[in-house]
Amino acid sequence: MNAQTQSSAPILSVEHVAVHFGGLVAISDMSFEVHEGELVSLIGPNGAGKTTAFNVITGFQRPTKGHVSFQGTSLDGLKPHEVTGLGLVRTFQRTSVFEKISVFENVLIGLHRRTAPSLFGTLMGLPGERKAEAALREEAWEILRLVGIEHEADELGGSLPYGDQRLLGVALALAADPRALLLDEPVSGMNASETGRFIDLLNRLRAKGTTILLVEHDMPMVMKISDRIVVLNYGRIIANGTPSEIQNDPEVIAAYLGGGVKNA
Ligand SMILES: Nc1ncnc2c1ncn2[C@@H]1O[C@H](COP(=O)(O)OP(=O)(O)OP(=O)(O)O)[C@@H](O)[C@H]1O
Repeated sequence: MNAQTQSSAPILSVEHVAVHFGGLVAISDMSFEVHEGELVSLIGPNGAGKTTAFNVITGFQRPTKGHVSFQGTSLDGLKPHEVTGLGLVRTFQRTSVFEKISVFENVLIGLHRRTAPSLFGTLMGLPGERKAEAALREEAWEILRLVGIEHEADELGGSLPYGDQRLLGVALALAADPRALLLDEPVSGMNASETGRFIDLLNRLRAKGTTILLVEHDMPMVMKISDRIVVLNYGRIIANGTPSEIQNDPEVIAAYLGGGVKNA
């Protein structure tokens, strides 16, 4: 992140968000910002409130208090698909690809959801629709190449190895044309080489200027790739800083039971 990015208006603002489940306070008073082009990681021990925070930001969970805005637009009361429509797109912990169709068709369906050419026009083979369809197919190839699974374009979604299914999940998110990507534990369950490929992908996305908010338990990865890290503990932000600031923060070290976030 450069100084210019830091001084720009935030693309995502979370202001004084609280979430109560009956008597349980999952998030107490959470405020943080993400700037354009930043990669920010949200970390914390199990049950700290990370997934709940993602759910609030993406419209899956109404906050008890507080507000979220994206590119200056309030997300209060918006449904998940409306949040996606504004360009704030998430992936899920569990893979959510279409298993019985090809990898290429998976991405094409994702693109069609965004800019569906009229079915009538497509069936009639109208020239404008044919052009639009050709452009979508080219875009699908671009996304597959970016994610690095173009060689598996003809495989069924459900037949891919686990790591590649998760990459396909990111391809589907990219098909929604995100201005910011929210990734929920993207490398959980991946082996070391799959995680390495995922880090390469994150670096390619950052090089394109994609803003990324990440929830992840893999601390070596978080420390390596994050511009900034927000640490939650018992629903409260206890630190917000660069990887080296976070690794040396006494409250963060204590929250991770003295082991330090480096090796958590
Ligand atoms: N729908 C719900 N109803 C009641 N309690 C919930 C609900 N969702 C989450 N919680 C509780 O809120 C707290 C925060 O949970 P959350 O899943 O957000 O934590 P997390 O940091 O994502 O944890 P993990 O790293 O284990 O995924 C936990 O105490 C959890 O049990």
